[in-house]
Amino acid sequence: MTTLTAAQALSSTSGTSGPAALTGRSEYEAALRRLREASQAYYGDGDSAMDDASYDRLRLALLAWETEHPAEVAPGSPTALVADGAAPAGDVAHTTRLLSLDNVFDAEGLVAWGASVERRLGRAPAGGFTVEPKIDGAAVAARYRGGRLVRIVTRGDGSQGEDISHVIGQIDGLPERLAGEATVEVRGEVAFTQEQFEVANAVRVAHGAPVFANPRNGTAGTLRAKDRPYRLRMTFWAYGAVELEGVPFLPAGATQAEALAAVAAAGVRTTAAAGAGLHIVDDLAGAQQAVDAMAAMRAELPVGIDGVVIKLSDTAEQEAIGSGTRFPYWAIAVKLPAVERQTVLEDVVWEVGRTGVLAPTAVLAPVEIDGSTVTRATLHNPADIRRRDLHIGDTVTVYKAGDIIPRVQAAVALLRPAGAKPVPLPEACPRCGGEINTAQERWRCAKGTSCALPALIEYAAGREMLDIDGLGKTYVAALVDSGDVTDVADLFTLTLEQLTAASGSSRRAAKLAEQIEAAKARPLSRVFCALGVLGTGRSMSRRIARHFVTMEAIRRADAAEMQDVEGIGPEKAPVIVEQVAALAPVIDKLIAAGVTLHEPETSATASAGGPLDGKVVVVTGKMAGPLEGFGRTEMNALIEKAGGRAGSGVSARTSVLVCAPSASGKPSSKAVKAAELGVEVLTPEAFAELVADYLP
Ligand SMILES: NC(=O)c1ccc[n+]([C@@H]2O[C@H](COP(=O)([O-])OP(=O)(O)OC[C@H]3O[C@@H](n4cnc5c(N)ncnc54)[C@H](O)[C@@H]3O)[C@@H](O)[C@H]2O)c1
Ligand SMILES: [Zn+2]
Repeated sequence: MTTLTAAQALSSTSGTSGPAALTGRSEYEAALRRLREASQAYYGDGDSAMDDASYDRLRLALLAWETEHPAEVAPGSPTALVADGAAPAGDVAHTTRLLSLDNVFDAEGLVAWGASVERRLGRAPAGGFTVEPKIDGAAVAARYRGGRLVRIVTRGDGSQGEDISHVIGQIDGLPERLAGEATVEVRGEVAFTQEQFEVANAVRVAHGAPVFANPRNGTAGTLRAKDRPYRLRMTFWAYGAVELEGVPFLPAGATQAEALAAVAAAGVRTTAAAGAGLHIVDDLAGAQQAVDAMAAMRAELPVGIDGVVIKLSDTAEQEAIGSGTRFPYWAIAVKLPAVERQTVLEDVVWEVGRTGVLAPTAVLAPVEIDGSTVTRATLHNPADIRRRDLHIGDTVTVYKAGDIIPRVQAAVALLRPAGAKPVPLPEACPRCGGEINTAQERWRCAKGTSCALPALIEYAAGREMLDIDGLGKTYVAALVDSGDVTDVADLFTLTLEQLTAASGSSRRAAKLAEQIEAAKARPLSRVFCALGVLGTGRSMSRRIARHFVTMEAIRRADAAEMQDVEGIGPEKAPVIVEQVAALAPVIDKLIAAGVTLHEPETSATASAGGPLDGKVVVVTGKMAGPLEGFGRTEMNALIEKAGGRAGSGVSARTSVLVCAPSASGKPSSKAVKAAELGVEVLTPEAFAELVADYLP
């Protein structure tokens, strides 16, 4: 029934919370109850007490137990049913059953599926595989008669679905008329694109309705809603076509890709047009490559995907293999890590931005999402916090994908602790204690820019930054009050008259002018630090300046490149990039004033002329040989000593990848990327030889 062993089931979702292996019948039954409860809530009003990752883990534990105790499987166990038997069935019979998909979570799982295919077919499949994105929405069947869209039906329990024809005309990619007169049922996924989701939530808010917890919940609710005073646009992507009323549609023997092409030619959007492409591959190694490629594109796609689907290309082979009660045996979904998890909102802190805007940040109980631990997430503004009805102590859904800054979507009302209080809003400016201007949705300090300015200028003039010795608190206050200094760059264009007015003496003014002139020659690390970019103190500014060498290079860096700087992770990188972009006018003024925006080579511990001079080195896997036991910190220090820079991800800028051959013989994803980009790959032993002079 399943291609998973118990051990695989429990190891494959590492990083997600949930039960460990079920140890006995009563645990099994308790887990069954929890699963049923969650799925009923999920397919009912969508407000489940479990996030998908935890739910999937619970399901896997159940499956693993059932696989090992086939005689004790509960009658009607949800694990064998489409939608776990919890979706409303409706009264429209499907033409042929509309099934779910079996899941695997990694390359090993895909190989195991390949073995099950060969076993069922009695030989290796000859027609190859088709690889499509797995759109994260709701499955529907759309029936066209004579080229006209006549009915849309939900998946339901797989045999019967609900008639949702009231949404005809609301779905992009599913036209009311086809290009020709075809009679056919197209099957596919309806979802909000990211853009449609933003619009949908804005419309909801305008109508006083709560925002959707996520695009998939929103889609399911919108498809079933009949009496809303507003309509929301969604999008359809077909992944198959079946014959309707005996009228032939596809040529005999059409492959999966040909079927999709025929659907597209008729005017319906298919999964091939979801931005991730459609790959036709000979074998599972090729399929795995396509999976990796789609996974890498995930954050940029116009619609959310939660996996990649691999199907036998040849329809005769599909038929030969057939289907189970829940899913076809000829297709498999490789699930991608969840981009949405539930965690607890512990606090909300307020920071005052450069322009005086009060920005709330959610402090969260640490949770792993999409490969990194998230502890903070953005919130928009007070009105938005109230709209989402967030309370301190709420369990909230948090969304993060790729480089996107994590954001809080919604509270799970079901899990609100008794006595929880709505998130408190500030009554005074958290920085200067002054009045708050609440006229707009984004609250600001009534002092605006000047709330932050005196502190920022004093900081910039400090010893470790621009080192303008005579510029103390009183003069700074005078310069800010007179409006002569509106940002750090203005310091460099002050006239003697302005300085005299501020300091009260032409002699002091001349001295200040001299110091300001000298400050123009400070190295980039200090000037950058003086800009006061959040999260970049002195040592971080030094690392950034050494890494990029010029201000131009810092400005050009995207979030991925920013992460190459030691100590900057996926949470911080986009924030820094965004702030640097916002500082563009100030940086332009610095350039115009002739300030040094360059980092001299001398400051680094790096030895010029070392074997890694100018090279970016990425390290992965366990070190061996002379480097045995070297952790990340030791390796980074070694690389810097030998003149190189340590990077975190393999990119076109990487010069060398140090990589131990994996125990399983399967290359790591970094090694694959390096091979694709033509980056030099060295074993730890070869690398140790290269930097032998620098080994401790
Ligand atoms: N949080 C909860 O309490 C809770 C409860 C129940 C279910 N769930 C979640 O719902 C999901 C299970 O739902 P499911 O049965 O729809 O399975 P699924 O979402 O894992 O996959 C099956 C579906 O994928 C869709 N699909 C998208 N792209 C496709 C493509 N290119 N080709 C073929 N099919 C494609 C089809 O609609 C198909 O029915 C799980 O992710 C689970 O976590 C969560
Ligand atoms: Zn203030």
